[in-house]
Amino acid sequence: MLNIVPVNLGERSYEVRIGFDLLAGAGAHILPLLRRRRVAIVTDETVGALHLQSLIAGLAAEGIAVSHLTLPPGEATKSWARFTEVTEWLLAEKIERKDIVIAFGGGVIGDLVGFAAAVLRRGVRFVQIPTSLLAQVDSSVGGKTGINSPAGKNLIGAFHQPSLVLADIGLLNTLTPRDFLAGYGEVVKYGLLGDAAFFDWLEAEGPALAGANTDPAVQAAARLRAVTRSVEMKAGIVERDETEEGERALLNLGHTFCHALEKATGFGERLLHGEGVAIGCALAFELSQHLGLCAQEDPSRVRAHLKAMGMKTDLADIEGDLPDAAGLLDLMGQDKKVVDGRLRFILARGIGEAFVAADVPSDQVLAVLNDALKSR
Ligand SMILES: NC(=O)c1ccc[n+]([C@@H]2O[C@H](COP(=O)([O-])OP(=O)(O)OC[C@H]3O[C@@H](n4cnc5c(N)ncnc54)[C@H](O)[C@@H]3O)[C@@H](O)[C@H]2O)c1
Ligand SMILES: O=C(O)C(=O)C[C@@H](O)[C@H](O)[C@H](O)COP(=O)(O)O
Ligand SMILES: [Zn+2]
Repeated sequence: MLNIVPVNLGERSYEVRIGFDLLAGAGAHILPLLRRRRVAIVTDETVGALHLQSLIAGLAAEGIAVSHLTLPPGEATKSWARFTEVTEWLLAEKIERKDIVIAFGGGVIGDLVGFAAAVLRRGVRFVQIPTSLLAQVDSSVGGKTGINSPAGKNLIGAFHQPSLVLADIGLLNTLTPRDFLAGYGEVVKYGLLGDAAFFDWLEAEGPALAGANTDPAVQAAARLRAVTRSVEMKAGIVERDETEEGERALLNLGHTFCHALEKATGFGERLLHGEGVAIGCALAFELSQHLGLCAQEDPSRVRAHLKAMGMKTDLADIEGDLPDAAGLLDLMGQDKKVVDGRLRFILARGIGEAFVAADVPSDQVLAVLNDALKSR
C-alpha cells in the first residue's frame, strides 16, 4: 500500500510517498528526478549501520551510483561545524547544481542536509528519506531547514523544499522506544492544534502504535494511518502558508517552551526535541487554561494521554538543573515568532482549536512556569 500526499506549491510542488519497502524501490522513485545516475547521501551512524546498504541496493537496482557521508547521531550534529563538513564534502564530491542530495535519517540529518542543499552552489535539489517517526510526520515535509546556534534553536536556516519525500514505515521498527515516543510528541501536536477527532483516535490507538506487544500487521496499519494523517495536515498548512506569515505558526504549538528547554538543557540527550514538544504542548494548554481560554479539563486530558503513553509531560521529568521562570522566559526571547520584541504563543480554545496569540502578558507566562517548576 502506498499513500501519496501531494504538497502543492507551484513549481516547488512535490509528493510525500508513504508506505512499505520504499528503500528497495528508491531507485525507481528517484530516477525520474536525475540528470545523471549519481546521488550523494548523508546519513548518521545509527541509521547508516542499520539501513544504508538497503538504500544503496535500491538505488543500484536502477544503476544509480552513490557516494555517502556518515555523521554522528544526535542534536549536536545540527551545528556550524557539521554544516561546514557537509557542504565541503558535497563540493569535494563535485555535486553539481542539477544533482540530487539525499538526506537519509531523522530530523537532525534532514534539517542539516536540507540547509546545506539550500545554499550549495546557491541551491541544489534534495530528497528526504526520513527514518524516524518525527521526521516522517513532520521535519521531512514543508521545507524548514537549518541548524542550531549557540544563541538558540534553529536560528540559522532557510526555507528549501525537497523534491520528493519517501517515508518507509518499516524503518520505524528499528527505532528505540525513546526515539519513537519523541516522534509521537509531534503526532499528538497535530491532533491538539487542529483535529480533535485525530486526538480521540490517538487516545484509543496510541498504545498500539507504540507498544511492543501489538500484532505487527495491526501496528503497521496504525502507523501508516498516523503518519499519513499527520503529513496531510502539515501539507495543507504549508500549502496555505509556506513561509510562516500566519497559519503555519500553529505547527509551533508547544515549541516556544520546547526550544527554550532544549537550549537550557544543551541540545542533547537530556531532552529530545519531541520530548520538549510534548512538555511544551502540556504547558501551552496550561497557559491557555490559566488565561481562561479553554476548559479546565483540557490540560489534564493532554497530560493524561502523554502519561498513558509513558512520555515526559512535566518539567519535573527533565533531569538536572533548569533556569528559573525568568531565565526560561529570557531564553524564549530568541523565538522566531517574536515581533517588535514581543513574544507570540500558540494557545488553544480547546483540543484541536489552536490559534496564534500576540498579546500574552509575561506575568501570566511566568506564573505558569513558576507553577510548573514547583513540581520539580
Ligand atoms: N524542519 C522541520 O520542520 C522540523 C520539524 C520537527 C523537528 N525538526 C527537527 O528534527 C530534529 C529531531 O528529529 P529526530 O527526532 O528524528 O532526531 P534525530 O535525527 O536525532 O533522530 C533520533 C535518533 O533516532 C535515530 N534513528 C533515526 N532513524 C532511525 C531508525 N530507523 N532506526 C533506528 N534509529 C534511528 C537517530 O540516529 C537518532 O539517534 C530536531 O532537531 C528538530 O528541531 C524539524
Ligand atoms: O514546520 C513547521 O513550521 C514547524 O514549526 C514544525 C516544528 O515541529 C519544527 O520543530 C520546526 O523546526 C520549528 O520551527 P522553528 O521555525 O520554530 O524553529
Ligand atoms: Zn518540532
